[in-house]
Amino acid sequence: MGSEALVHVLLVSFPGQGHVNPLLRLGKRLASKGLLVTFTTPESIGKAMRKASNIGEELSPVGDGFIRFEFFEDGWDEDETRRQDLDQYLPQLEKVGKVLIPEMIRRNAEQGRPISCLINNPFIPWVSDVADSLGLPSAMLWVQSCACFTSYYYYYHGLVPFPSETAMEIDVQLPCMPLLKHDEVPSFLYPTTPYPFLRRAIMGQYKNLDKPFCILMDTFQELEHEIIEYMSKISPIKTVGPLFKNPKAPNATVKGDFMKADDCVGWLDSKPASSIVYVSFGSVVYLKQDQWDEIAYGLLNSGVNFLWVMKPPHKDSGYEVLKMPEGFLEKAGDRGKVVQWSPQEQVLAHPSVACFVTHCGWNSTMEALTSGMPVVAFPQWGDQVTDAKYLVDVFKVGVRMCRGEAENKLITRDVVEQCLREATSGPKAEEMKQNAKKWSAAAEAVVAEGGSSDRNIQAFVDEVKRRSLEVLAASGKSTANGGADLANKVAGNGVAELGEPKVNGELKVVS
Ligand SMILES: O=c1cc(-c2ccc(O)cc2)oc2cc(O[C@@H]3O[C@H](CO)[C@@H](O)[C@H](O)[C@H]3O)cc(O)c12
Ligand SMILES: O=c1ccn([C@@H]2O[C@H](COP(=O)(O)OP(=O)(O)O)[C@@H](O)[C@H]2O)c(=O)[nH]1
Repeated sequence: MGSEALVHVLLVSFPGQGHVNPLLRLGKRLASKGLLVTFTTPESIGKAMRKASNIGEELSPVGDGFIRFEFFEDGWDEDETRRQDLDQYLPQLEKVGKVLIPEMIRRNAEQGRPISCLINNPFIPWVSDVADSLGLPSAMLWVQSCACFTSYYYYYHGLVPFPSETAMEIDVQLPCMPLLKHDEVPSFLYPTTPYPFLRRAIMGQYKNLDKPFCILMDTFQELEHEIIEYMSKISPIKTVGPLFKNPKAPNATVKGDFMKADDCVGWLDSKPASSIVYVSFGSVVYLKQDQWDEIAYGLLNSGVNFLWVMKPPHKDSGYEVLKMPEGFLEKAGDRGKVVQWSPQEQVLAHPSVACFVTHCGWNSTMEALTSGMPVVAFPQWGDQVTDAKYLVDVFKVGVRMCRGEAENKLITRDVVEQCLREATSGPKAEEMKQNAKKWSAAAEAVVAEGGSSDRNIQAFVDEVKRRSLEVLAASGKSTANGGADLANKVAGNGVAELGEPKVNGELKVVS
């Protein structure tokens, strides 16, 4: 079957690594079920993705379908520093996206690939407005846990008291969730958060929550059973995680890394089973030098092997470039390896790795659980503090190393060493490993054919197909020229476009 005959969905991503990864993984899952998927995000990131990963101009086959990429200009110069300021960048993305995404949709229709559905991730809620204005259905991929989704939902609607300026230290009880201590609530909701722009970015999504016909989530039934059931009654959520498992297309090589991963698999291979601690704080968190030093000494003193990701800070982030303590690399010798970016999925699946010191971003959390990997939780902000609570107290696969940036406490080398020992040897380590394996097995089962996440993806694909017929029917013509009809509709009003007399005289329709 040619790709032209497939139902076509457009995925629009916020240009952050923690957003691109899950949306691209969703794209691969949808493609493997026989859809044509176009993935788009601003060209600033498109450029990095093309350089770091194997994505080209052409269509990549994935399972029964295909995935392709198109990028759009965000209207700013390549070296514009305002991209680091979300309060400026998000409105800019909205302004240009509202023009360029409809143009992209029209171009695709003209080329015989009419788009039937738009899917976005948080921070760019206007994508649903674009869909609405074109008479297209839209869906949203929530890229955090259902527990965090619920916390933000209750905050947005003012359903329970959250920490406030007058009552900073109140705990929060939400239905079907453990009591969250004041510092376990997603930290963008604290009155004192240094990132109010991230709270605004998330709340923007809630303002538009009635627009998408479906909210897909990268979590799964067993993992957050009660809260998923509860929220399903309030919101049209469908769990489709863990998205990074795709049993129908396990060999699909399309990836969305912004940086080329350093080669470290050979080094992992050379080490004994369960002997390495993997340390990474994701793509955005950046620690202070004194904390970095304590972690370095903790790693040295604990005697473990380690693979440590030390990513360079973004040039406009204002962060100082971190340094390893004097003599650290020499002392570590072949016991340790430091990289700028790792192939994390492969690392977490490697038998030499014993545990993961993580900032508890939701992608890292899902990847660890699905790989059967115990964690040492080192959350900093946002959903990370809530994820850490769940990893330690609910999923029972983790040791807690800190409570978050808001605590403003230096975690000393002794604490680091103690946590590493606890997570790698002795009864607690064994218990966590068993629990992690249980989650990994549950994750395999939900994505396998007939599992809950697989069924939800299939139901979503079926619904998109059903709605695509409606979209074509609404355009009033047969499916054969549906593409051209949509092209006209997207142009604003088809007549206006044709109404412009063309200079070359080919088309002179004046209404
Ligand atoms: O691209 C991003 C840029 C920024 C940012 C931009 C400017 C700043 O001064 C501080 C942060 O925050 C981000 C936060 C993000 O949150 C991350 O988003 C994941 C998915 O929601 C969570 O699970 C993780 O815990 C969380 O770190 C993701 C980003 O791409 C960004
Ligand atoms: O060295 C690294 C560090 C991170 N990641 C990936 O980057 C994403 C980070 O997302 P997460 O939600 O964990 O954190 P964020 O970067 O958004 O804070 C995850 O998919 C990781 O697998 C990676 O591939 N290599």
